[in-house]
Amino acid sequence: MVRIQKVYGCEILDSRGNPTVSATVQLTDGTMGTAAAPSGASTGKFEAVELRDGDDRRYQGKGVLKAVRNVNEIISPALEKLHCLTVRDVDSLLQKLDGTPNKSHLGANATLAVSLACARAIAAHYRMPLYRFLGGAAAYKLPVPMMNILNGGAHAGNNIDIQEFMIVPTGAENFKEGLRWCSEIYHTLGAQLKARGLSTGVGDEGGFAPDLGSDEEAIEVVLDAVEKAGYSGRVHIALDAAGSEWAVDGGYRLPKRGKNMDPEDLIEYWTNLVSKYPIISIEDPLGEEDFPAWTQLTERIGSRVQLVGDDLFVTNIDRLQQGIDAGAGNAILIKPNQIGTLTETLLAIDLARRSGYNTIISHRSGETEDTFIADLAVAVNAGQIKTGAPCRTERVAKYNRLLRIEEC
Ligand SMILES: C=C(OP(=O)(O)O)C(=O)O
Ligand SMILES: [Mg+2]
Repeated sequence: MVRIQKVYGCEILDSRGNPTVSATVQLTDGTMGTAAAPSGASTGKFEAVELRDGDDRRYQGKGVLKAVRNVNEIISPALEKLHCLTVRDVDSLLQKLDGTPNKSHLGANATLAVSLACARAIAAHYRMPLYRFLGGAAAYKLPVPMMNILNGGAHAGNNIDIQEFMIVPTGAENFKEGLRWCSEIYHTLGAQLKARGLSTGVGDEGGFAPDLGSDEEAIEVVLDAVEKAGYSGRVHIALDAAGSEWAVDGGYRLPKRGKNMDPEDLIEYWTNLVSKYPIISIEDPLGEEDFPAWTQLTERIGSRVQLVGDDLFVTNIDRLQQGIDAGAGNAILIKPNQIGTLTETLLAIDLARRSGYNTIISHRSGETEDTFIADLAVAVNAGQIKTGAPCRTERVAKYNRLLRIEEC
């Protein structure tokens, strides 16, 4: 029976020019699979630990040599002894080897790269496309893109507090058409900003990052581009507030505007915003520890709008269960590196499904050319994917993978 021959780890660069972990798994029949860990900027407090060297001067302490060493010296010898070849067994061994609740021993960057590389190698061994191997006969649905075209918050150096202004082609016939609409709107927005003498520089995920009069003006600028491109009524708006970044001492402070708000003000703010604009989804409208306010907001607008827990749930079934019990939110953002293995990621998706929560597969603001999440979105029929603007290759790679899956 085929087994794991060796796992090789190495340090590569992500889209911000920071190092990250890449792993290659080789099977005894020579089949190989490679994957890389992405990295966040507005990271949740409850995410699994991304192991960084810290005490080393290389890359200002952001190196991942310790995590790579963990792949080569701890994970590889242990996996070589594994007698079965399923992702579940590999991931359960990774969890056991790590032995902590948050992957702080081996690093979630090390475990995730190995876990995803294993899945790729096994899929290749069975000569199956990754999405088909992961999802089996049930995998059929291409996700609707939630395309981030205007950036603020921690992802941009402008004066906007909301992190992501996304367009969602709800009226498109298929993935290819929706992606085309989004790309046309993105270019229309760029031309409009240029015509107004505003910056067309981009943020970490490729969305434009101009200074504007207010966050509401940012929504209007995006809606204007939707209209000029000819897609009004067929494209809606989604926001990622990344509200945990605003949380201070039981309240909120919008850092760029220097504005203080308490949870009630913020609930009122979102309620008004969704009445005024065609917003269908808000991610992290409130902080990662503010379950009571999340519950209140969900009671207020949860029947009209998708309320997505990113930092709130961190792809973690215990955090998600806490949210389900509290009636907080109605959707979960799925980022595999928040939890550190593919199996735990699939468990979070499964729990969300069984609890009536929507699922959105997501990239990180620091990405690589790895397209694993595109296959994952189709494999689990997630319905939605968040993978940035169509102008940075690490994001385009995911869109192109989805186009190819849809075509073939
Ligand atoms: C993709 C996101 O950003 P980051 O990777 O910086 O957490 C997000 O907050 O949804
Ligand atoms: Mg987010």
